[in-house]
Amino acid sequence: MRPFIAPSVLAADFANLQRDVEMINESEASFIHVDVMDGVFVPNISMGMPIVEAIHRYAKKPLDVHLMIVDPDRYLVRFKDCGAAHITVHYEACNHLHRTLAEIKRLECKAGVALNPHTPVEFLTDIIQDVDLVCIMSVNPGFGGQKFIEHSYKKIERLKKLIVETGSSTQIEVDGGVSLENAPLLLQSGADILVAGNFIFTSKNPIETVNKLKNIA
Ligand SMILES: O=C(CO)[C@H](O)[C@H](O)COP(=O)(O)O
Repeated sequence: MRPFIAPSVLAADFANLQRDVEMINESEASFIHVDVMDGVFVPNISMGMPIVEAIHRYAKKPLDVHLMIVDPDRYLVRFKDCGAAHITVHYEACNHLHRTLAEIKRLECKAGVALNPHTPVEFLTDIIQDVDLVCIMSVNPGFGGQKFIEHSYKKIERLKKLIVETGSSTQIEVDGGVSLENAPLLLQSGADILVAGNFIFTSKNPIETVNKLKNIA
């Protein structure tokens, strides 16, 4: 199966965001990945609702919104209203993950859970059937352009096993340091969705780079 590609606009040119969103529209990308950082959960501040809403205005692909924020429950409705199709919260940021996922689904969004590199996939054992997508962070969240953590392959394999064993339809997303070099092994390990920021936006021809990732198999 060909992977779903989700270019991360964190690496886009924010002064030319419309141009970069339209570039993604023209590519074979499936989603537009939007990283929201609050400066508390992660040591960086990226963008908030007005930018997400502006991206949505030009996007022809569903928005895959990754909330790197504490207490995400406070903002789920707001991000839905800004155009999110997927809302991913961090396992480490939720006190009542089951309730948070139910609320995301009530809003008719796909419900995602992201795991920091130190969080074992086994922590999702009792909730995996309620999760539409698990985002394996293959870098420490907060910044684009970091080095891929090699241990991520093993985590993806263990997560895939958990999904198969429980008969869940959960998709596996990988986020951080993804490139044409590690994509084949990521797919072989069980990944369904590849998020890539710098690898796409710093390439000479971003549309071609998205399409190469898409057709890697
Ligand atoms: O979630 C993120 C950072 O927290 C970014 O989506 C991720 O790092 C992608 O950027 P790059 O491909 O440049 O590593």
